[in-house]
Amino acid sequence: MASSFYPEKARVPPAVQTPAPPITKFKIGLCQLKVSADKEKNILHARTAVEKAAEKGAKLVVLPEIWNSPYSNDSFPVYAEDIDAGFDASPSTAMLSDPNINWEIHLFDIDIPGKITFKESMTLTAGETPTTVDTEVGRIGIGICYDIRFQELAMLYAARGAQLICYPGAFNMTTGPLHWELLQKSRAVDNQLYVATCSPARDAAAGYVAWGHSTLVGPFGEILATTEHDEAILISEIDYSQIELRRTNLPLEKQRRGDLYQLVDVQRLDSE
Ligand SMILES: NC(=O)CC(=O)C(=O)O
Repeated sequence: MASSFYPEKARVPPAVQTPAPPITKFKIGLCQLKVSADKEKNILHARTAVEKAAEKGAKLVVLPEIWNSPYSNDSFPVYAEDIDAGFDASPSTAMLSDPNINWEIHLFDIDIPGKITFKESMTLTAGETPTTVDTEVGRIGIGICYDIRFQELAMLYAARGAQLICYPGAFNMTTGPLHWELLQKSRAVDNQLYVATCSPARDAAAGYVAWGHSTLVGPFGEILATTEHDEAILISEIDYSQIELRRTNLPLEKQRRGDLYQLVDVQRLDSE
């Protein structure tokens, strides 16, 4: 009987083979920052942290989710910036100078009575575009916080050739202890790539208390760097040869059953 096992058909369109980036071994900085109600102070604080991480050799620096504003539905509209109106109207964007702006694709609406109720959909609009950016240090997939729960997005980034997925994120005291590390390791192991997360530092007096624990996970699920909940600048090394090694050790890509299930990248399909 003819085999219906076509692993190359497990991704539609097929996976992209990315050329090696100019730099394949480098230091990453994860800046777990305290965020206050003072926006100007937050911007200065973030700038100083980026500079410190760069001084320590980081070629890529990750800031927390919502690093310029308290994490609350009351604050989001007040601290929001009109990026299209130029740098005067968007000081946070100006500080980052030439950023690829990325919006959370999946909005965080949670209701665990007595523990946590939060509805980002009250004030935020979901992003529409999965985003990868090509940099000197490789192709990077971007997800924001809640996006880490959606394996399909990470699979899609892996199929687009991402070597690293960065998730700025502010998990909370209910889900953080159980899910934060688990999700990071899962995304890394399932896709055999690096996962970096960066949280705000914990402020126990805030309305929304962040879990902290910014982390770098390697393609075998190994934790390469992590921290507790206080402010910290983590510097750790990424070496893309580890991705190749792990994909050779465990060739999941070649073992996928395209005849039984498929990942469809709707955006790529539409543009081809
Ligand atoms: N804050 C988030 O967006 C997500 C989160 O805390 C969770 O998924 O749990």
